[in-house]
Amino acid sequence: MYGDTYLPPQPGLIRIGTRRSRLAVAQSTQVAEHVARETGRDVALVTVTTKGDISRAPLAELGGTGVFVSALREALADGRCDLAVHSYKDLPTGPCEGIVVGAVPERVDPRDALCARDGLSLQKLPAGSRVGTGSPRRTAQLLAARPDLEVVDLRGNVDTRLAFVGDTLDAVVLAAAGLERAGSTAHITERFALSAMPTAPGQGALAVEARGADAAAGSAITAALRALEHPASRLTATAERSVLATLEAGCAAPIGATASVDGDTLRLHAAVYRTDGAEKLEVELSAPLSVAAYAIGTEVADELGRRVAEALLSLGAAELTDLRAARVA
Ligand SMILES: NCc1[nH]cc(CCC(=O)O)c1CC(=O)O
Repeated sequence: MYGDTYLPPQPGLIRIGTRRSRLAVAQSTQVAEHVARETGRDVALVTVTTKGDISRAPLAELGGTGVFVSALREALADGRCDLAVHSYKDLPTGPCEGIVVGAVPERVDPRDALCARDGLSLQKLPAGSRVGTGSPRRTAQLLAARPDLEVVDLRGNVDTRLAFVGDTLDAVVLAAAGLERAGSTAHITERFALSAMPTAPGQGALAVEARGADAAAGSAITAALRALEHPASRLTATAERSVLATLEAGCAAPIGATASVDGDTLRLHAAVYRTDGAEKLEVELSAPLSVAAYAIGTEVADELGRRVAEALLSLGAAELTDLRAARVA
């Protein structure tokens, strides 16, 4: 599809599928280097073009949730690659037949970052400043903190968005993780505290997908997945995503969720916003992590996410905002 290169399977070679954006290639390269170092295998990147990368049509028209994901999953299912690297926050919450999240590598900074002209912070931006974001959650959080700002709708990859700063916009808000992976942290003028601005479920984490059969077998793929797996990162991302799944939320619903592992406690804070930032609902709950639960799986994290989501619903989350909003940000 779209002229992607085909690399046939070879014994001992692990082929890692990635989108072609600078950010995607940067994060997949880091995964590939980790796998090569830990397993001693040859590793190659296979780039896959997704509809979301080549079309200028509104993403909702392309199929909304998952436009960046489905082409990579097809490559994995068809045997054109052996692992596929996704930004976890871009992955739809539903299961995918025959494919599993085989590893969640160590998560990087989940915070949102302000990239403003002249080194300005959010509080120091002059009244009426124009701030770019395509995310309803970020819009609500910005307006809650600074109702005098003008939030301007913005799409495109990290470099495209940064290029607007100084000229047409006073600032943009981006994931610190993306800027870190792309080597662009010099643009960051402030990182927002997670307690005030919980971010997209899974932000800063990667999901490494594999064919279910490979993940189960004692193969080179299993060894690679084991080397990549970071249990605390899987737990926090799982708890956050369980909120989304329980709310049956679209990928652009104005919802923030932030989990952390604090000793043997898993904490989860989630907030649902009215898009104008004037109202929000928040819930924070925690669950004990027994050593056994930590080792065997993510049931505790799933359950904590469900409890937080149910608490949000009972407070009126579905009435406050459009939980089904599916425009990708
Ligand atoms: N919305 C698109 C998207 N998907 C993943 C990242 C990078 C951050 C991450 O890996 O979580 C970004 C850019 C952004 O939100 O600024």
